[in-house]
Amino acid sequence: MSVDTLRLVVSSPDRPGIIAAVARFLHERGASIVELDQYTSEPGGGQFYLRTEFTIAPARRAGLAGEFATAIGEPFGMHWRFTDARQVKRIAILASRADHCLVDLLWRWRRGELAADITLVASNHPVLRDTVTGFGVPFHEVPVRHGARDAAEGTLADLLAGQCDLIVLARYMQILSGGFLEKVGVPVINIHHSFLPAFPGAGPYERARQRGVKLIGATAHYVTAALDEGPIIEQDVIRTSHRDTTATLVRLGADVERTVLARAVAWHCADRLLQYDNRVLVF
Ligand SMILES: Nc1nc2c(c(=O)[nH]1)N[C@@H](CN(C=O)c1ccc(C(=O)N[C@@H](CCC(=O)O)C(=O)O)cc1)CN2
Repeated sequence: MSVDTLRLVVSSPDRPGIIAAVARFLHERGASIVELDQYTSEPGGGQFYLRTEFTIAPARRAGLAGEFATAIGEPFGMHWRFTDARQVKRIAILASRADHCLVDLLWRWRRGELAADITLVASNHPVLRDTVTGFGVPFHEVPVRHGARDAAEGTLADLLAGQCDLIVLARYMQILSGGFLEKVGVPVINIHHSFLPAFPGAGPYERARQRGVKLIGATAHYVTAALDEGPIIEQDVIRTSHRDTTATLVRLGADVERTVLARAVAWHCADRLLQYDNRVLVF
């Protein structure tokens, strides 16, 4: 029998019986729960979060969302969304000159390891054009000229409109305005090349070397108007020593950056990330 795989993500004020109510609702419609994870910020109070993935016969899907709203969502004061695992998210990637994070995502996508559709790549430099078109992905150069940032952001926003469900900054080295983020209206994930909150901003590897750190790292986070202060999705580190030059740190860090970004993007595309306050739950 063919089945559809759906995901349900829920947040609500915590109270007893939420999991039972959701499970019963799905069971009554012949659904089979494949995964279910939940978190309560303060047991007995606070916020309740749940993510479940389930299979259901196509014929039983009709009216599911409306029935859930009436039976569960509204009575429990929930925010919720249903997504279909087959409807992959469209990703637009922004990059500048560095290619390691960009190529890593393109390579994983071409191998079928990234359940998403990369619809376009835009860069403020031309250097990555041949690399991107070699993967069969449209490339758009949108230069950011000194004193003309607003114009560049306008061009970029127009290019991205309706083309993506997620924007990934793969070492894109331009700070985006709050107005741009509001205009594009989709989540933006950035890979910062340090273990935040250490070394935000430009040139973290040089500053790490000057500080004599024994670990360097990378941080994938949702982008907000405040540079490198968005909710952290994933991080990782690698050991370094006094023998490592800045060039060595850049090379060592590149492997950490691309694996951290790939995990964050894959989790977002699988609806495994829930934001609350300035934090991210990873289910
Ligand atoms: N609103 C946001 N925009 C961007 C973020 C963010 O968190 N919020 N992350 C950056 C990426 N980034 C670090 O990860 C970063 C990029 C650029 C700079 C910077 O100082 N850029 C200079 C120009 C540098 C250049 O032209 O080479 C600038 O914009 O004046 C710091 C950190 C991406 N955008």
